[in-house]
Amino acid sequence: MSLWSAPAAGGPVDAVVELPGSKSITNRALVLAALAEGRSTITGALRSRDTDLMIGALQALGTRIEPYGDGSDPTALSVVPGPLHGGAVDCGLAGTVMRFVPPIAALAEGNVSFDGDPQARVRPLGVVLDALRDLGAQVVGGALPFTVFGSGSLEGGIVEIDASGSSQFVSGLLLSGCRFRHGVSVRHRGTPVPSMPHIDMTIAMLAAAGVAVSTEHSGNGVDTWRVEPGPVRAVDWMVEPDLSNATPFLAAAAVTAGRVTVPRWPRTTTQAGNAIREILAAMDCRVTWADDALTVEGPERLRGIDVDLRATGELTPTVAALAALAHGPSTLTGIGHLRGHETDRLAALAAEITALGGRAEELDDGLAITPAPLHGGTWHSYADHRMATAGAILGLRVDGLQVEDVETTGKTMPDFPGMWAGMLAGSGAVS
Ligand SMILES: O=C(O)C1=C[C@@H](OP(=O)(O)O)[C@@H](O)[C@H](O)C1
Ligand SMILES: C=C(OP(=O)(O)O)C(=O)O
Repeated sequence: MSLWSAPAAGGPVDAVVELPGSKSITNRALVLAALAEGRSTITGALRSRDTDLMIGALQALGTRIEPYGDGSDPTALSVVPGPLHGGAVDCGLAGTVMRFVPPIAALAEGNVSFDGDPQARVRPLGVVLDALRDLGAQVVGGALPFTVFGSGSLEGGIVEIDASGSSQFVSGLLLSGCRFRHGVSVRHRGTPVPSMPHIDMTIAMLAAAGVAVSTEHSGNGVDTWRVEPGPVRAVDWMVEPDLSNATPFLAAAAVTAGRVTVPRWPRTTTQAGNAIREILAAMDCRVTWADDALTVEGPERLRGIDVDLRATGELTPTVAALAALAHGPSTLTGIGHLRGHETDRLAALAAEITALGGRAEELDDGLAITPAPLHGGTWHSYADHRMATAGAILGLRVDGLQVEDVETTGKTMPDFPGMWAGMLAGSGAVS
């Protein structure tokens, strides 16, 4: 396994960092384009492992996806839907592929087999497959690998699920729901659904494609989303920069009393990563938004934070790294579902911070982190892109930290080590 010497910041980081497109927006745009009435285009698409897996999955089912324009820009895509047929889908470790594509497979004519990375086989998926069975699909298996025996159409209707394990269970059913014969009503019963902004993103993108979703939140643990049957409009999608992937770079400013600017930060967005603004401000960073760019300036002493990350769990590895370098303890809660992410992120963060001499304790639904002097060592990534970027943040302040398998960042970023080096160039970094 490769080891990457995480560069230490010799002084305050001062940089402008351009981020590639959002994974969540790109993969929703691809799905909606594959289900649409005609050709869509996607501009600013993320090209990374997760999005290339989505492209591969949709191509395997009959969608034509190719470069748009003169072909020189891999982030400009043309998507032409075709009749959906059987095929083989590699999900890799992508939650969006394993949860969003099975409902499409149920609409295909033919058998669609799914598999993925070894770690993907233990990610929660049964809820989606059971829901599809309840809606009339024939599915064999309860986790990866499994097969959907598509018959060309799906009855749809009302389905009750427990989506407390992942918002993607809901998003996946809603994205394809209008193509089911009776549409779909997804009723969640259980503890609160995590990552609600991601469901808002699904609803907003469906609306942009002419598909209305009505919602009902009863307040007693029951939420219902309804999509009527009907067509998906073709759209020219413009993808925002990935705000969750921006967070390690903004954290670099926070932990070095530096300054990092991210251009093209949207004024309004459904991306969960937007929450980093409030989190960093609460940790005493100066956060300003001007001329479409977000700038974070780090304080001399970063303040610890007590924060509920249920809606924005994706940010946990970044926030945990910040907390380990702060002054004063932090508690991160509402994130029990992170045990089903790329790895068990609560266990992984607690183990790795502790191994460097820090104090991090797993809670039922989160982490308690008390800053302590950290020493160098190997930071294990567990095939988790956000574990690797959390290690890079710590490495800015901890000499001799080596991140194992930094290549895993390719899940959602094409060249994280290059971008990190670019940020540090001119900031006195030493590796
Ligand atoms: O729909 C999406 O694009 C995502 C939803 C969230 O999943 P969970 O609800 O499983 O946390 C998020 O963490 C993931 O990175 C992307
Ligand atoms: C949880 C994540 O990914 P996935 O889409 O694979 O669930 C993530 O990117 O933090």
